[in-house]
Amino acid sequence: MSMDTYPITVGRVTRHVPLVETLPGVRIPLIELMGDVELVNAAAEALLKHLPPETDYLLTMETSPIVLAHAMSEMSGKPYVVVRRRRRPYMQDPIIQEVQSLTLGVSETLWLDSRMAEKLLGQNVSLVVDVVSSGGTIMALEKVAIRAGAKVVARLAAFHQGTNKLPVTFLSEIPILQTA
Ligand SMILES: O=P(O)(O)OC[C@H]1O[C@H](OP(=O)(O)OP(=O)(O)O)[C@H](O)[C@@H]1O
Ligand SMILES: Nc1ncnc2[nH]cnc12
Repeated sequence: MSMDTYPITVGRVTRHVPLVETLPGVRIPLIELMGDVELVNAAAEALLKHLPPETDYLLTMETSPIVLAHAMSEMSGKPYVVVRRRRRPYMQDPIIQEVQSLTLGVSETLWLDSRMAEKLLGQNVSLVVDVVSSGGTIMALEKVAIRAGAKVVARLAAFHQGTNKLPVTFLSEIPILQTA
């Protein structure tokens, strides 16, 4: 293994992903699902084994996890909704939810158009993300689901890293490496 890559494995798919510095002295394996059909399909197949059958909707957010939720939707036949990370001009009365991502050191906002939120009202929703690190993003996603009137029945992530103790079902643990 090179000093600057880290091996990740999902099912029969292994990738040597770059180690990137997100904060001074902190490096993480960079999970990039977009553009990797084989890895996305392996993760989708494995996560679907944990999908509660009572799930009505998958709920994900921009950007990277969209491809995962799309693959899971195609394989399972369950529809999915995407929470946006930017306000779009056509949104009507959106749910606006602040998210603090400690890992990347930035705060962001999630937006869900009321036309999408209406689909989730009274539905059983499984959250789908690529990585849970600080947990800030998936917690904000859960708040969006609850504010839309949904019941969250599962929190599914391909990868987990860090010390958060959130009740998330994940496929693989990845490290946060201190280099300083
Ligand atoms: O648990 P947290 O500390 O909140 O970190 C996890 C989040 O970080 C990544 O998103 P990123 O900000 O890299 O955006 P992207 O999906 O647009 O690449 C990932 O897709 C999760 O959304
Ligand atoms: N390991 C990781 N790869 C991509 N985005 C992330 N956000 C938080 N941790 C991440």
